[in-house]
Amino acid sequence: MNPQTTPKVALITGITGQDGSYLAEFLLEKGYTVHGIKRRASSFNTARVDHIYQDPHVDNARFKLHYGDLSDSSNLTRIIQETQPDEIYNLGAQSHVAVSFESPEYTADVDGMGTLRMLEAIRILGLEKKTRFYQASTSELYGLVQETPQRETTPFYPRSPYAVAKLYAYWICVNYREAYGMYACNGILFNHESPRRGETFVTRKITRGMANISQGLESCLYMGNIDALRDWGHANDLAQAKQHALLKANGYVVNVSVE
Ligand SMILES: C[C@H]1O[C@H](OP(=O)(O)OP(=O)(O)OC[C@H]2O[C@@H](n3cnc4c(=O)[nH]c(N)nc43)[C@H](O)[C@@H]2O)[C@@H](O)[C@@H](O)C1=O
Repeated sequence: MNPQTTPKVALITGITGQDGSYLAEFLLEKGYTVHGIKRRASSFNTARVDHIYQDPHVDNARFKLHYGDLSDSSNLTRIIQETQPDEIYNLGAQSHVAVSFESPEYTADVDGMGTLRMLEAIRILGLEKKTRFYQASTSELYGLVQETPQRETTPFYPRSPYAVAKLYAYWICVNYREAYGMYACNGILFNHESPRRGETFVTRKITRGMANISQGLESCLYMGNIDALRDWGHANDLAQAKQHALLKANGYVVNVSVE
């Protein structure tokens, strides 16, 4: 086959999440073959990607889901070996800041060590020169902000187990780039929302609460810190930013926000 017509192959961790689902749509539209890693659950957990699901028995299926977990290195290594991705987007995470205080060790394992496991798998399989790696870094790294606005050079000051785990992931990505010459980049994304946002995050908590109150199902909505300020990007726009960062940022770090 003419190499120019061979579709690029992407592997996405966290494909069943808000960001993974938008990125999968975006890459499929661009002609990629998209593989995603989903965790096993006894109830259905693929609602955000069901509309793009293709039965693997169909000829030329370009979308495939694999069971896996960021805490399982042999599983990750096997999936990367089987799929031979040109691009990996590491979006899988225990993504909830408040929950990270209740499950700090799990958060460190999945968000921090999980990133190391992916990078090690690429290295062990000898794919350093083929596979580009995008790490979902986060504005939570800035935590107690040291300057406003924040830039790529602003010092980090993480303020939650989630942010500390993501700090490890950020630096191990930098380290693998410098130590092994891998193409690994960090996209520092600020807050982003969509109708696919998880229902325990504040936007969906408010919209669900309002809907329930209007239906007479609840009488009151309890909020946490109502003085917090956040950027408000759309997750679909940021899907494009991720691919742009991976292809154009030459392996470095980019801040992405709408403000
Ligand atoms: C802020 C947040 O922003 C983005 O995430 P999102 O799309 O907005 O958040 P979400 O909760 O909708 O998706 C998280 C996904 O992740 C999966 N997930 C968890 N644990 C493992 C796990 O252990 N293995 C795999 N394969 N997937 C996992 C989990 O099943 C789900 O599909 C990322 O940058 C994210 O990195 C981030 O931190």
